[in-house]
Amino acid sequence: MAGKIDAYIDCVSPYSYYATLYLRRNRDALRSHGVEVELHPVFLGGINVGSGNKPPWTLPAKASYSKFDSERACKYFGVPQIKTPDFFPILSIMPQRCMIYIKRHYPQERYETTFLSLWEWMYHKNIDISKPEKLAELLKSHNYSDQEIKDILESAKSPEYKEALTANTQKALDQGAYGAPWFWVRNKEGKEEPFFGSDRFAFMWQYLGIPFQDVTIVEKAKL
Ligand SMILES: N[C@@H](CCC(=O)N[C@@H](CS)C(=O)NCC(=O)O)C(=O)O
Repeated sequence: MAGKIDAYIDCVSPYSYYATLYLRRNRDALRSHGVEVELHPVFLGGINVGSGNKPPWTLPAKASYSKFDSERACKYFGVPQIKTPDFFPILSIMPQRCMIYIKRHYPQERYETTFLSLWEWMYHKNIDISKPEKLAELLKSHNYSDQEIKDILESAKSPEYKEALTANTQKALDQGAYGAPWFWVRNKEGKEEPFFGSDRFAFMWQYLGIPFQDVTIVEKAKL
C-alpha cells in the first residue's frame, strides 16, 4: 500500500484506546485510499523518561482539565464514560510485552481485539490487568488455551520480548515521541511525518489526502 499509519500505543493510555477504536472502525475506508494501519505496543513510561516528559495527570492543571477532555473524548468516540481505575496508573510493561508476543503469533484481528480488551477490562470493568492472574483471565475469555496463556505470560519475562518492547519504544522516541498515542504516517508521495494524539486525525487525513467524509465512523463501541 502506498500510505501507512504506524500507531504506537500503550494500554495505560486511554487516548491510545480511542485512537485504536477509531482507526479500526475506519480501516476499510483507509484501505480503499491505499492506507494501511499497524498497531505497535510501546511502553509509555519509557517514552516519558526518554523524552523528558511526565504523565499529564502529574501536573495539577492538566489533571483537572483532563476530566473535561476525557468526558468529551468518550462521547465523541462512542465509548461509555471511563472511570479512572482505583489502581491507576498501572505498570504496563508486562501486558505490552504480551501484546507483542500475540501480534507475532496470532492473526491481526485476534491481536487487536485482545489489545482492546486490556482497556475494556481496566477502564470499564476496573480490573488490574497488569496482574498476571488477571491478564490470564482476560486471555481465557478470548479462548486462548491454558498452554497458550502460559506461553504468552512467559514471553513477558523473556529477553526476546523485553528487547522487543524496548525497541518499539526506542523507535517511537527516535521519531520524536513524547506521549501516546504516537503516529508515524507515510503519505502517497512517500513523505513521512509524526502526529500526536487521538484528536489529530483531521490533520492526518489532510496529510494523507483523504476526504474527511470518508473517515468519520465514530459509532458506539461494542462492549
Ligand atoms: N490531546 C491528546 C492527549 C493525549 C494524551 O494526553 N496522552 C497522554 C497519555 S494518555 C500523554 O502521553 N500525554 C503526554 C503529553 O500530553 O505531554 C489526545 O486527545 O489524544
